[in-house]
Amino acid sequence: MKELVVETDGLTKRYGERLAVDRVSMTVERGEVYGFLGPNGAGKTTTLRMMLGLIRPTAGSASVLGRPAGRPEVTARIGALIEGPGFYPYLNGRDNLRTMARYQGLPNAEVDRVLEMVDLADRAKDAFKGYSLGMKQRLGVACAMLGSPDLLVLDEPTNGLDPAGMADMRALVVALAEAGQTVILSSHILAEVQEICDRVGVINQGRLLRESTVAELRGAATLRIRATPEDTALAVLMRMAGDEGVRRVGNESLEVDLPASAAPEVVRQLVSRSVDVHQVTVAERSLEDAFFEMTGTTSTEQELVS
Ligand SMILES: Nc1ncnc2c1ncn2[C@@H]1O[C@H](COP(=O)(O)OP(=O)(O)OP(=O)(O)O)[C@@H](O)[C@H]1O
Repeated sequence: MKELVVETDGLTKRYGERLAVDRVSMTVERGEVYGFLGPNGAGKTTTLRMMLGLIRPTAGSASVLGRPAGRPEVTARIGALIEGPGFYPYLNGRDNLRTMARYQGLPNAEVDRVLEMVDLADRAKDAFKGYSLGMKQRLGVACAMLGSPDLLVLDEPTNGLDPAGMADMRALVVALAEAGQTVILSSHILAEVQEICDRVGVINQGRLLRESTVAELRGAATLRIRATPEDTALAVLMRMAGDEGVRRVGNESLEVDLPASAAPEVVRQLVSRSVDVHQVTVAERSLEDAFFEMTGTTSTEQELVS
C-alpha cells in the first residue's frame, strides 16, 4: 500500500460567516506531484496553511507524515513556498540562503546543493534585488528544499511569472518529482496541472469536488471518425462499441467510445465493409473541460486561466 504523506479528514475552516474550507478529506501519497486545483478564493491556501499548522482548523483534522499537522517535528519535515518568501534585497542569493540554513542548523554545503538544484548556482553571488521574478521564485523553492524535506508545498509557484519563468518552474517541479520528491502544488492554471501532476484534487467554494489521477479526471479518450456512407459506418461502429458507444457529432462526424489503440482495427473494419474513411482523430478531454463539467461554470465566471 502507498504511504500517505498527507491525510485530511473533514478539514474545515470558517472565518465568521464565510466557510473557507468545507469538510475537505484528501490524501497525498509519497513520491507524487499532487495538484491542488481551484479558482481564486476556492480555499487552497487556507487548506495548505492548516496542513502546515499555520492556522487551526475549525473542525476536522490534518495529519502529515502520520502525525497531527502543526507539531514542530512535522513542520520541520515540510518545505513550503507560500505567499512569496521574505529575502533580504541587498544580500546575494547564496547569503540569503546561508542565513536561512544557519537558522535551521544546516551546513553551507546544503545551500550549494539546493542552488544547483534550482539552477541558480551561477547567479548565487548577485544581489537578490536584481533577480527576475522567476529567479526569486526559484530561490524560494531552493529555500524550501533546504534540509531535503519529505514534503514540498508550493502555493501558486508560477503566479506572476512570464511564460519562460513558468516553463522554468514547471521543469523544476518535474525534476524534483523525478528525484522522488513529494510535492503539493496549488494552481488555478489547469493546463499546468495537467502537464506536471500525477493526481489532482479539485476544490471549489471550499469543497473538494473530486480527487483522482489526471487521466481519470479527463475520462477516456474517444475516436472521431468521418466516413461515408455514414449509415454503414454507424452500423460497423455500433457493432464494435455498442449502440450507446457511438454518437453523431456535428454534421459529418461520429464519436466512438473506443481508445486510440483501437483506431487501426476500426479503420480495417470500415474498409472491409467498403466504407471510405476520410478522417480519424483521437478526441481527448482537457482537464479544463472536465473542471467546467464538474463545476458547471465558465472560465470567466471562475477566473480560471489556462
Ligand atoms: N484570514 C482570513 N479572514 C477572512 N477570510 C479569509 C481569510 N483567509 C482567507 N479568507 C477567505 O477564505 C476563502 C478562501 O481563501 P483562500 O485564500 O484559501 O483561497 P485560494 O483558493 O487560495 O485562492 P487564491 O488562489 O486567490 O489564493 C476566500 O473567500 C477568502 O476571502
